[in-house]
Amino acid sequence: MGNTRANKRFRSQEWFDNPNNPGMTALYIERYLNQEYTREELQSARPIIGIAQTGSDLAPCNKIHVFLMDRIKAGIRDAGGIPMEFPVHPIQETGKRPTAALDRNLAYLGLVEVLHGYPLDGVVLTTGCDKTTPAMLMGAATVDIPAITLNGGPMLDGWWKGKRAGSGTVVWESRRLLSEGKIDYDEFMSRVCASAPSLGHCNTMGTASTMNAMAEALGMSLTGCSAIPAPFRERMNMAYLTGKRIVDMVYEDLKPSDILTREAFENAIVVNSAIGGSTNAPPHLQAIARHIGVELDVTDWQKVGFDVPLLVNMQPAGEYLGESFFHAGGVPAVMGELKRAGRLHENCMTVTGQKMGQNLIGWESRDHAVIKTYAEPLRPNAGFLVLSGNLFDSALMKTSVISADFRSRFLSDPGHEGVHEARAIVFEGPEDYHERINDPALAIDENCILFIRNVGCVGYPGSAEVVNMQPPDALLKQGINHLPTVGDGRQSGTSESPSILNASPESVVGGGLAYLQTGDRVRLDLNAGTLNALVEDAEWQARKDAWTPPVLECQTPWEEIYRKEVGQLAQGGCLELATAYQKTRQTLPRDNH
Ligand SMILES: CC(C)(O)[C@@H](O)C(=O)O
Repeated sequence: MGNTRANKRFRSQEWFDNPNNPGMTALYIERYLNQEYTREELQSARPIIGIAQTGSDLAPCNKIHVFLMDRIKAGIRDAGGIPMEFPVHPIQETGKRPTAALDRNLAYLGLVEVLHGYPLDGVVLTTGCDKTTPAMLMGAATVDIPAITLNGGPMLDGWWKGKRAGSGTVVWESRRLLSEGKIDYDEFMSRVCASAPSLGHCNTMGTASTMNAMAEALGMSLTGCSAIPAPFRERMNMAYLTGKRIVDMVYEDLKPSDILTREAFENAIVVNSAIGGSTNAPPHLQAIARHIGVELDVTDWQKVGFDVPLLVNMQPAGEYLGESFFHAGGVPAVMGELKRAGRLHENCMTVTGQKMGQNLIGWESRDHAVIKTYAEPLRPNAGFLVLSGNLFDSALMKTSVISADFRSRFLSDPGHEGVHEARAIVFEGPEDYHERINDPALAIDENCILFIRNVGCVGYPGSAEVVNMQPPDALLKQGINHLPTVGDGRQSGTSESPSILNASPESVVGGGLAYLQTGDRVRLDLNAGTLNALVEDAEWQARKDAWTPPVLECQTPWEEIYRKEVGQLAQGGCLELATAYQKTRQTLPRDNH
């Protein structure tokens, strides 16, 4: 990769310095002069760098970027570029109804239009909250101009009465205690609020930290970027360095398509297992892969990632939170351990301009309580199982979070380890679940599996994090904290629930879950990787024949557009038509007057 700055003509010059069309050049340039730019600099043949601002009052997980902006811009200026910040549609996982997942594809569309339609030569993608990272990477993949991610970093560690209180994880634990009557509402609220002590995204290995680790593992952020807590000075330094680096990337013409290869995605899958990452990573990585044009299949998560051990001792799979993870070396330390074990493709190009293997030289765990070695991990086989059967073509199970207690109760019948027959309890959505979970008529006992449907991409819409359903209060009081749960939605990356989720195709488009009834026997065989309703074929077919798709009410125009265009979680939950737009890469839009 050369680093010459000579004889470069950038795409922004087609706007600001096009001798073939002085009328348009003048029109484009004049209105940018009424703010911080001069005609001289806009016509100086220097790269113009967009900064996609995902932070706002509505997007608190990314709000830190409002304060990092000066450092990003300083880095761009010092490297000889010209920064232009622009807003991104807010995507706040904990704020947006009905789901932030619905808005991932909307923010993606908006980003594509900005990157394609404005005079930008490269872009800094600010990320943080769950969906912001895939939305930004999907957009950059479609347009394929030089791009680099900068996340805002996790919050500082939360503490409650001398114990770590991790984002999300403390909610699931405390709601159990509330249901059991062990704490009151005020204590419940105080415990949960204690988990958010500063600016930043989730301090657990939830979906936010997972997706930023994925960006780093893919080679799309500078080495060591993702784990730096939001308020640390290293975060400001990283913002500056990221701003500097994108300018060189533009001169080098180092694009997402040079970085996001099949091998890079395999590295990300391996890292996801080692960090105990979120079950939201598969649909997001699938979506990024499809937008860049790389073949990836949901079954690759098991093939490539299942036998990778859990190295990171961080909630929800472990004990610690983001500050300890950072001090132990963060993602490059994990990748350093994986590299030494021969589990990484070292030759993948990255935004540093170096191969991944070079980036990782000298990196290893600095604290073995938090990041284990490959030889002595927290547990073996930490990847996802990919199940199939008559209820769905594919669904995922995250095994790294399953407690010893749950394993012994459900998954270890002597001689039949991993096989479990149970009675199905079916809920039509979260409202139905909340209304009926404590209904004695359901007679839910420890030999039940809880199902939830109508909560996938088309059904919800957007696919909701509702599969991690809590057992009824009566079972909790007996000390049964978990039942297996199954659904066509997702679950929080911060949950330690033994769920089978992301079931595809979803019930509202005719997936097998649609035909299940409360009281059916189901058989879960983790060795064979199957979950089946034990219903006679003729009866199953009769239910299929009698089924009609539910009428789905849309509350906004975007919901209607989304429902028409979206695919299934196993395929990334993408706007299907958008995955074919590699064809417009490197093309210029027409003039607007
Ligand atoms: C904690 C949340 C909101 O559920 C999400 O951020 C995740 O980790 O999946």
